[in-house]
Amino acid sequence: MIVEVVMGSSSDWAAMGVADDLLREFGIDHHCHVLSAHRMPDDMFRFAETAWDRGVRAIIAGAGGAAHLPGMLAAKTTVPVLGVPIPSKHLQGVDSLYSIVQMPKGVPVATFAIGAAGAANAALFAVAMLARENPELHAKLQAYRQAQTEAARAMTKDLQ
Ligand SMILES: Nc1c(C(=O)O)ncn1[C@@H]1O[C@H](COP(=O)(O)O)[C@@H](O)[C@H]1O
Repeated sequence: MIVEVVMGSSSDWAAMGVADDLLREFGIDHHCHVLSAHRMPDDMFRFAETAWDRGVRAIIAGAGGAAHLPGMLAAKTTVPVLGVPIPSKHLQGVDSLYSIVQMPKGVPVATFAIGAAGAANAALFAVAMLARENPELHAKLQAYRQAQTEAARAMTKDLQ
């Protein structure tokens, strides 16, 4: 897989499924699965340790609450990790955001917005990373942006 999409629990799918949809729309070879630093530490280590040699170009990792998954993956691989804070029940995902974004210097996780918007942007960011070497993908990304601009321009008529 060129992009791996991982999440701490199947309960994260409401947000993370949006990343899956977008990667599918752009035709990116990817795989979505549950992987938890807390509940499956050995699996998580194995996954991270082999990621580079498996040719993975980006890992999109979603987690909620004490969201250690993205950071622990980043600690174990040099493949870029894109972290998505999942909305949590009691703290609405602010806990997830802080857990993911406040990495110590030297172990970066690119951190996105809380929830589905963050998952979408992580997928689009991965597409942008891949587009430099893939002109067809770049054209698709530009078309996506253009369609978004046209949709936004058309919104004014809804204001009555
Ligand atoms: N943050 C983590 C990790 C981790 O970081 O390893 N593993 C699971 N979780 C999170 O726990 C929340 C509740 O999970 P359950 O709904 O399964 O109880 C989920 O948002 C998941 O990402």
